[in-house]
Amino acid sequence: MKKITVALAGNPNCGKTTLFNNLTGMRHHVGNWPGKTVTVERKEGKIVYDDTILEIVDLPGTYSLSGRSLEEEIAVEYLLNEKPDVVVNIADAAHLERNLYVTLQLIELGVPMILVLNMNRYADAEGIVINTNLLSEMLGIPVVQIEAIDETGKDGLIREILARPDPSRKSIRYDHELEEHVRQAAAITGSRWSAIQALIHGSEEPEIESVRTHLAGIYGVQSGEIFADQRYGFIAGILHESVDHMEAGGKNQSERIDRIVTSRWFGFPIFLAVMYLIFQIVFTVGAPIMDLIDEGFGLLAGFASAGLAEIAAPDWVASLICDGIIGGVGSVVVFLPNIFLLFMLLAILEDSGYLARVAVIMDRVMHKLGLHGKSFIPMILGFGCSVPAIMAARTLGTKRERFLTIMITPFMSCGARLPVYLLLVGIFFAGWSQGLVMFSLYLLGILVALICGLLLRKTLFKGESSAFVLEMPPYRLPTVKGVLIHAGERSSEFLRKAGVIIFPAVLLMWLLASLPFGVEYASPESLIGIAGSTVAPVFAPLGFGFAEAAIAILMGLVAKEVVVGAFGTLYGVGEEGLSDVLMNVFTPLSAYSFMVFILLYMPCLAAMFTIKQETRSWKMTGLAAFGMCAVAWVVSFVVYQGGVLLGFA
Ligand SMILES: Nc1nc2c(ncn2[C@@H]2O[C@H](COP(=O)(O)OP(=O)(O)OP(=O)(O)O)[C@@H](O)[C@H]2O)c(=O)[nH]1
Ligand SMILES: [Mg+2]
Repeated sequence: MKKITVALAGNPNCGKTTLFNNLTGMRHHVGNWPGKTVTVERKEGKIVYDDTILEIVDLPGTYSLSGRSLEEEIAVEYLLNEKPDVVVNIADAAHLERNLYVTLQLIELGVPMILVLNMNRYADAEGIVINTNLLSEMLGIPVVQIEAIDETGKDGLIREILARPDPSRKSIRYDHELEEHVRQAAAITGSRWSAIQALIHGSEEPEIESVRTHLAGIYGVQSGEIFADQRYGFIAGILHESVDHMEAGGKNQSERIDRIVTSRWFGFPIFLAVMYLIFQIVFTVGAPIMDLIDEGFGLLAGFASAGLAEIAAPDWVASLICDGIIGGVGSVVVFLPNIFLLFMLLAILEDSGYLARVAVIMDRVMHKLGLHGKSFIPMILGFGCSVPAIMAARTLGTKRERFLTIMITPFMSCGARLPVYLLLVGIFFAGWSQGLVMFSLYLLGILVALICGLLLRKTLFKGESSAFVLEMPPYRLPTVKGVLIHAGERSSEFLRKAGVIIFPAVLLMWLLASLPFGVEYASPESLIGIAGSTVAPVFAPLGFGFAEAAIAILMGLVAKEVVVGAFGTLYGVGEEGLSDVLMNVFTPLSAYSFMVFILLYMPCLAAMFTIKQETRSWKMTGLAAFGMCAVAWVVSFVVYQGGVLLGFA
């Protein structure tokens, strides 16, 4: 069988990963903000057509290929060293001027390529009419129009890929002077591309350096700017020929929305309202479905214990199945509907483009703290799961900003902590205050993150905060399919964790609660009882100095879902029974303090592992682990003791 390697390249946020997923059937991260695909590992997928294997590589998005950012280096290195058979250059049809810049550079690189116009519907809505034949002729490469989210144009694109296009024979016409020097440099470096790179970034060849000085003298600006100007001039010429721009109503709708949504006065309140709404929905809409599942597990437990009694199973088997497994795993799975809702709402935020606005809104506050609004995108993603959120910090250009963001992102309350709140808030708070209490926890997470960020900035990560471009992608209506896939993926990940992590953790706890032989289940004499009561005094000043809470916290180090599972297993009851038991050991104040601790202490092992991977530093990882536990203790202490002083106890 033949094999064709295909690289997807283009601007950030133009739909590369969407096309990648569409072609390969894989499910990589898609969302409406630039810079999602940034990983250093390559994203590859395969598909087979007739007798050909297409090996598709999703490259990080770049605005140019000549700069020196990490993404650009990855992309250029790949194109030059691995020499893919076909480069599929995706461009946002509604923003061709900016997108064609990379196209021109790919042409200069001399790669075999196809220009793929995506988001044509948005271009249509803005009255942009593109003459693709003319565009193709002027650029010297095939041009295909697609919609990456559905099947539109897909067959045509695959046909072009299978036909193996040649590199364009056209080249950008620089003006006389520049063209002459490019040729002169190319004779030294060996290719037009490397000549231009050398002229822009400098070189060790004295001859090229003298050309650079010469050019700077003639044009009065640095050579990078000369090339950029002339390329944009060339693009303007192409667009003038091949694109008609008619006036249409849809134009600038995003700008009109932004005038309110990101305005100085309304921006922040709108953001708060959106968040509040999300948690209210997660709570109220999820509740009835949650009860239903809980009843299901109740029935299951009843069924199981009746069945086990029937076959005269030994007591320990009955205890293992009912207390351990059904109690533990069941108490977590119950929260699946809420988790699904949360992920769905976060996906809508991300896909609509609102998330990118939040960064802009928060930038004002964060700048005052010496932080950057762009950090806020990973932080909000952290409401879903810390692992991808920590990785998303790669969009921060400098190491200092990146590390800083990584350190504070785990304070964002991830989806796995939600069950703890749902359980305790459901028991200790009533009516409208439930959403408010949850909301307060999420806000507290943000607040603590900002304060810690400020402290880190003043100590470990001293220095100027760097400037980033905060880009605002146009608003888009999220597709039902996209949102469901997003939420479905993450929910099934949650379920998978219930199997892979929570199940064994729960088994272990059950075992520790049953040993040594003959002790009463989970009694103070059992192994887990001993461990719990040893640690518990540490938490006494926070209001929850009893063994079960300590055990739940310890187990939560593995994964936060286990916290609720631990209560389920230790008390050996379903969610219903759990509320009666917990009512006796917590007060509303100590429950709140407990939630604060769960919110802030060290994230799960997977997140810690990711921190280690991303920072490549044990020092940072250790600091994160220890620092977060310390912060959690202090804040919970303040909350609890403050509450006691105010008479809430
Ligand atoms: N309506 C519509 N939306 C699209 C289309 N293609 C992509 N999108 C949306 O555009 C946004 C960006 O898509 P991605 O595939 O994540 O973009 P990307 O080029 O991989 O972005 P980076 O990895 O950040 O460089 C997402 O919200 C997609 O749902 C399309 O053909 N039509
Ligand atoms: Mg991508």
